[in-house]
Amino acid sequence: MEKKLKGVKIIFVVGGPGSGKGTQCEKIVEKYGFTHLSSGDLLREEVRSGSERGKTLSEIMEKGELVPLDTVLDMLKEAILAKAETSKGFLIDGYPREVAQGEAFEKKIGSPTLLLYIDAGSETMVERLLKRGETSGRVDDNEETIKSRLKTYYSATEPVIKFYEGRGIVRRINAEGSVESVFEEVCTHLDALN
Ligand SMILES: Nc1ncnc2c1ncn2[C@@H]1O[C@H](COP(=O)(O)OP(=O)(O)O)[C@@H](O)[C@H]1O
Ligand SMILES: Nc1ncnc2c1ncn2[C@H]1C[C@H](O)[C@@H](COP(=O)(O)OP(=O)(O)O)O1
Ligand SMILES: [Mg+2]
Repeated sequence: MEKKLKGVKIIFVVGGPGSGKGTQCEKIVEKYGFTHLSSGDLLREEVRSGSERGKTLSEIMEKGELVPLDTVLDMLKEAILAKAETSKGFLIDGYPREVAQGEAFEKKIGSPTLLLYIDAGSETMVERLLKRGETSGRVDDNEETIKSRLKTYYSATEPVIKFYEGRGIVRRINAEGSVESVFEEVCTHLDALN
């Protein structure tokens, strides 16, 4: 795996629910041509397939909790392998959501080049998620699940940022502004990569 990914950038995109990870990733793909892999999207695909495993995953997501580490890692690994030889870089959106996921990823896949920390306050995130919930059809975009997702974020995911800060790869983005202004900040960090 490490050989296959030589010279390929791995960018973790971490932030709370509704902070704008997916939105920024779409814009990054457009401008930089990276491959976007969202752990949430991969899980929702499995749910849509109607498999038994999908049903179990959906129940966990509806509670705002994290699905088992191995499930997400296997899905990501498969998706990365499929594009390893043609991709310039991978945006790993929504992963790691706990320190153990970061450690497992590095052991089985490789080390991140950069971590984009998409940082918005909880009020902003709740507001955006409730608005998204009007049309998203997602089982987790409702008031009760949002509360639980925020709790999960602050307890399990925020420590991930601390974990990588020591390595000097964390770039904090103020995600309170408009999509365009947030993207400008993202670009300064991505431009500095080359
Ligand atoms: N900078 C922003 N300002 C206002 N709304 C935003 C911004 N970024 C994202 N949104 C909206 O907030 C919601 C959550 O964004 P999304 O990219 O899905 O976040 P995440 O993937 O982090 O949950 C979406 O409805 C999106 O259109
Ligand atoms: N890396 C991961 N580990 C465990 N569970 C994950 C996961 N990524 C996603 N999930 C599960 C739990 C999340 O509450 C749910 C939705 O994830 P998501 O689509 O990344 O949310 P969002 O983009 O709104 O932050 O899926
Ligand atoms: Mg998302």
